[in-house]
Amino acid sequence: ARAPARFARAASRVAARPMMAARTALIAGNWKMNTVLPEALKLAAAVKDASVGAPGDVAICVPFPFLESVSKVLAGSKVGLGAQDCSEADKGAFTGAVSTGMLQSVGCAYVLTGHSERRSIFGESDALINLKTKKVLSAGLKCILCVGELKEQREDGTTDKVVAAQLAAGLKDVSEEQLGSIVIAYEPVWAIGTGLTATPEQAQDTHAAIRKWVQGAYSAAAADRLVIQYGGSVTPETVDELMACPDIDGALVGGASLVADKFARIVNFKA
Ligand SMILES: O=C(CO)COP(=O)(O)O
Repeated sequence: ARAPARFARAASRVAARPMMAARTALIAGNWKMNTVLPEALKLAAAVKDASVGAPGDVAICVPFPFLESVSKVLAGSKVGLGAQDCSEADKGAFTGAVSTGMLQSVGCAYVLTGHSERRSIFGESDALINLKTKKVLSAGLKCILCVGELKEQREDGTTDKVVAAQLAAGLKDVSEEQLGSIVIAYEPVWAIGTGLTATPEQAQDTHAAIRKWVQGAYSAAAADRLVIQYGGSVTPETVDELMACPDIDGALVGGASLVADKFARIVNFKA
C-alpha cells in the first residue's frame, strides 16, 4: 500500500511533500466468538505456516480461553497474538472481566478496542473505549482501535464526521508517543459480516480522512506513521485492490479469518 522509502523520498523532493514513512502492513484476523479449542489450535497452526513469507505483519485476535495455548502454537513465528477486548480496570472485584496484565502474561501483543459489536451489542460508550484504549497502551501492548459509520450515516454523508468524533473520543489524552502503539481499523458497520465490502474508493477516501484528522490532532509525522486497516467483508477476492490504495495499510478480517485457505491468501496479499 505504499512505495518503498527510497521512491517516497524521491517523490517528496519532487512534490515538496513531507517524507513518507514506510508503514508496515498489518493483516489481523478477528475470530470473534468462534472455534472450540481443537479448531483454534489447528487454525492457528495454519496461520503460522501461511504467514512465513507474508509481505507484512500478521496477527490473530482469538477468544480469551485459547490465548495461552494459541500463544504456544505461534511461538517463534511472525504471527502476533491479540485479544478481542479487555477490562478498563487493573484488577479486583470485576467478575468475568479480563485485565491487560492477564493478557500480557499469556503472550498477547495486541488488543482490539471499540469494535462495533462491543459498541452496539455490549453498549460500550466512547468514554469506556477511551479508558480501555489507554489501559492497553499503559500495559505496553498495541491497541487496534476500531471506528466506523452506520449505513444511515454513510447515506446521509456524515461518515467523516462520525469517524472523526470516534477518533477524538477514543484517543482522548493519548499522547503522540503513545499513538505509535495504535493501529486504527476503519470498519464501516454496514460492511461487517454482510458480504458488502466498501469499494476501494470509499475505503480510501475514509482512510485519507482519518489520516488528515490525525495530522490535525497530532502532526504530519504521526499521521504518516499511522497504520490504518480496513475491515468489513474482506476476502481473498477483494484484499489486493484494497491494499493497493495508498492509505490502506492492512485489513481486519472476521469471517474469512476462520477459513485457513482464505486467510492464507489474504495475509499474502499482492499490492
Ligand atoms: O468485524 C470485522 C473484523 O473485526 C469484519 O468482519 P467480517 O470480515 O466478517 O465482515
